[in-house]
Amino acid sequence: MDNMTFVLFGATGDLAKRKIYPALYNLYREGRMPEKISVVGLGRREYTDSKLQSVIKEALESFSRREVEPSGLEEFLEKFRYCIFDATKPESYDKLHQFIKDRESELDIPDNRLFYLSVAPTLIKTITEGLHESGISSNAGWKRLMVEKPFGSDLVTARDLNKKLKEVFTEDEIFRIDHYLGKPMVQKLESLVHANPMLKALLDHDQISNVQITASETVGVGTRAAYYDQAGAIRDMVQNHLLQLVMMTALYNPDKMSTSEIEAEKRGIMESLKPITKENMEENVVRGQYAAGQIEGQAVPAYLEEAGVAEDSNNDTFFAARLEIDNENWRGIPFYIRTGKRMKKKSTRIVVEFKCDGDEEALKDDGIEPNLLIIEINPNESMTLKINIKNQSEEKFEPEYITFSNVSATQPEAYELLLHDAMQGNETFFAHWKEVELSWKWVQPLLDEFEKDGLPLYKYPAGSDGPEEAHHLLKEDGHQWWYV
Ligand SMILES: NC(=O)C1=CN([C@@H]2O[C@H](COP(=O)(O)OP(=O)(O)OC[C@H]3O[C@@H](n4cnc5c(N)ncnc54)[C@H](OP(=O)(O)O)[C@@H]3O)[C@@H](O)[C@H]2O)C=CC1
Ligand SMILES: O=C1O[C@H](COP(=O)(O)O)[C@@H](O)[C@H](O)[C@H]1O
Repeated sequence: MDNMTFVLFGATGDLAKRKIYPALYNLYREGRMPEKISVVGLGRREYTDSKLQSVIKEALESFSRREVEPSGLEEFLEKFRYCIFDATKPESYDKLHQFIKDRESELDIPDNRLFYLSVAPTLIKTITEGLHESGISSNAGWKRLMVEKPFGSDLVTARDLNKKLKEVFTEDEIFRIDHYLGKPMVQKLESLVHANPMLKALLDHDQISNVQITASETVGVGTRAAYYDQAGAIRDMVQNHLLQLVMMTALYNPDKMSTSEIEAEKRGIMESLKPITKENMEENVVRGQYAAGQIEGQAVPAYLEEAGVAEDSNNDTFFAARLEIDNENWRGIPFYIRTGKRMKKKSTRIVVEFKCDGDEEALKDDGIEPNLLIIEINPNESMTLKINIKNQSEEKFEPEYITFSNVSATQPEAYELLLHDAMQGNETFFAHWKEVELSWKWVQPLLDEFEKDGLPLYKYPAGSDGPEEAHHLLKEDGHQWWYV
């Protein structure tokens, strides 16, 4: 891997402490970092190098999946320097430029520069302009930009932001993070069929009844009401993570694909996704907001009682929808998606339900249930096949589960995989502009209707599976959400 400078905007922030420092540490421990790397942390706070290093050490102790070992820790921390920086002040960029160049000379490394913008979305354009105008991004070596979500807040703002970034960086220099694409199980989806030809037979589309994608959380809005009360589940989870999971699931191709082939396939899937219009929205979409309830035996407040949430907020904390991909592989097979906060269980999973063979009532009498392929992404990683086996008395069938589980403390986290990929310039598991744009395009009519309160907002008790209406969505088609 090339030696480089890693410039971290937002080095004093929450994401840096919880995800970025632990990810860098684990990469270091595994020998997956460049031999020489200068990490320059930025923020307005008046930290010194040693203050930043002690903040990083505390962050590792709190958040690293690996225990922090004294051996090597000093060497790791020594890579970090701190530069006081205010993104809104032009003079900050000249100072930063000199700072980066001095460290490059000191370490004798080429001017390859990776800029990670872990700051509020409102600062992204300003920083990109500043990098350009100061010449920081006019280096002779390579340059790359990593940007956090949210990427815009609707189709117009996303296009506008992208236009700005493209004035300074080319598409293959922009790494838009969607941390669901960094989840190890999601990364394995693309190669699963290629490596396991038996799945090719199993995933014969003629045999698939429907696909269900769930990302349920037990947490509430927490301390992020200022952002979340504007964003809602639709912008926070659906436009990015859920639609990326739809693309990755529908990426049916038994051959090994290159990054550009994956990108083209994913784009094709988004282009084939039937639009939800004002006219068919109510029959295909369920929007919800949590009421007070219980999570793991503890009483929790309603969304409207959470700190920072407007008392009359009509924001969605739950979203479910029926989707149709109108292409050769998936036509006629519904994809149901749902996500919600304060639900019964933390689980991100894909369930493929297979068609049953025979008369429905007779199958039911025999105890035969649909076969399922369950891909659990989070918090555990596993693949389960649900099959029917005759019980001891040989009279009735009972469901049995064959599970391949991959629970391991050494399993890398999403941010480790994504940082490693960006350091190597591999953009396979980043959100490409066309996908992002098409996702916003699909979501935009929903945003417009939500804005006008054009769709009912159903309440659901915290600790439940979401509003009843989300069950009706499947019942109408003769299906049900699977919980195994
Ligand atoms: N936290 C999370 O779990 C997640 C966060 N994200 C995204 O990551 C980004 C960062 O989030 P998070 O770390 O939580 O935010 P925080 O508010 O915790 O941190 C913001 C950072 O930006 C810096 N900053 C603010 N204003 C300026 C400025 N004018 N000039 C220079 N630096 C500035 C702050 O440093 P200082 O105060 O020292 O100036 C701080 O380091 C956001 O885009 C967020 O949406 C995405 C997914 C999850
Ligand atoms: O991006 C986000 O994701 C988290 C859920 O991520 P997970 O890895 O725990 O499944 C969500 O809580 C947050 O609201 C959202 O911004």
